[in-house]
Amino acid sequence: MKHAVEANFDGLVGPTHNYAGLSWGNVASRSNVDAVSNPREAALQGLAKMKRLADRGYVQGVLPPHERPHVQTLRALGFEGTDAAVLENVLKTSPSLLATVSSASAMWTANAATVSPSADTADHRVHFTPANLSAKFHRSIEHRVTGRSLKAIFSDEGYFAHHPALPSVAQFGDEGAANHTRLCNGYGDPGVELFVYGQEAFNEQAPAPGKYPARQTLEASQAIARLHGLSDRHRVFAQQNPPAIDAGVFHNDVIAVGNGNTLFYHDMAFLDEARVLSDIRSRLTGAELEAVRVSSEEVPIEDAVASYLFNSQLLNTPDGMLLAVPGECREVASVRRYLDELVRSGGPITSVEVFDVKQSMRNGGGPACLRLRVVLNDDELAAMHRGVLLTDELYERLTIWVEAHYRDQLSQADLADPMLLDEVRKALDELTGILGLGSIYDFQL
Ligand SMILES: NCCC[C@H](NC(=O)CCC(=O)O)C(=O)O
Repeated sequence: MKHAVEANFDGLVGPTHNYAGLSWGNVASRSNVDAVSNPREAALQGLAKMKRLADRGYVQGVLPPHERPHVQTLRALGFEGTDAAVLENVLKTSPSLLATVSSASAMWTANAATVSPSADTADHRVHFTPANLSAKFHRSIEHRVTGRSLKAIFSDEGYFAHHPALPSVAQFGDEGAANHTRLCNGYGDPGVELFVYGQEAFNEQAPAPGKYPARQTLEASQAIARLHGLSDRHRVFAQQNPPAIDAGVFHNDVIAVGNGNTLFYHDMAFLDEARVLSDIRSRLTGAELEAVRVSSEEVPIEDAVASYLFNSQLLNTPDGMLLAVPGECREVASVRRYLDELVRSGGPITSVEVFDVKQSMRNGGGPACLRLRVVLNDDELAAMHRGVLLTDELYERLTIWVEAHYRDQLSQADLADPMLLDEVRKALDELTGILGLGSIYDFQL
């Protein structure tokens, strides 16, 4: 076994972070529609989370925000003229369309891609597939730039394999690592990758949610597992419980999180819980599965969704696991009670820490949504582009950069301001310099 670490790559919140209510099925996104956002605070909250974890010794990376508003998408939809004219016209024709091309949603990097560590894959390389995010138009325009960023960071083909996103249609809807978790003994040991899907695309008889969309299909999950070269002993497919989706659980990471040999989940997470657990148990080697199950009596599903209890990061510490939860967990009585008992229970989770990511939470993105996990062995860590790894110096530079370029309030009407687009491009051009990424944005190519 090679020594490996779990690196977390957080999405740096972009300068157009706003509340447009774009995600039907995501309760927070809908309930904060038209609220005035604070992009500067959002980015600083994200950086503070990264810094705290880096200070604790975790390998912490940064993924850059995307260019928004994305004028190129508007041009592909027939808007013409200067960039300012395009923005003016789209505002007149369809303010909703302007909102969709302005979202800073690339911050939720748990949706950026699915990543399979080299200990699991047939060719022993780390495999990446950017998620097509085809369920929502505003997110479906992310994968090309996400792919460029990942290739720029993990460029050595001897260690890293990159696949294009799956076909962008509902039947292959793929939401990336938000529906993927890995159970293992040590990070460098062969593991079991759990792919959770909301619906089968090619089987109309199969169970499906009735109210809200299922964003991930079985067919997409199977395709990713094939592309990544995961044999049967490294993969398990599980259907999300349709009533959970209808209660606002639009990704599995709103109702379950795994780390090492531990799966922390709500009793409503899976359609066939017993089979999921036995499929994992029969494949996991070197360790026994620790299933930490939260019952609906302890935490009703509505409270799990309101608090984002499960959208937490579950991290190894020298003595047990740390659950890094959003501040909202302290505001929901059942969850507060549950967490107090959890750390006293003698189970694998021995500490809880609270992180304030409220700006992101109002759009339905908690601590876990904001990060993409990449397990890397020592050789792979040495081979990647290290300019995106958070050091004290990079943290300082990024904080100064945010303070120089970000607005402290943004409303829907501000999105058409041509000055905003100029500000964004200037900021991002500087950022690719700070991170040493070369040209990744359309306006740089
Ligand atoms: N993993 C968390 C993703 C949250 C994201 N929210 C949004 O896109 C809301 C954007 C808005 O409503 O302005 C989503 O639903 O995909």
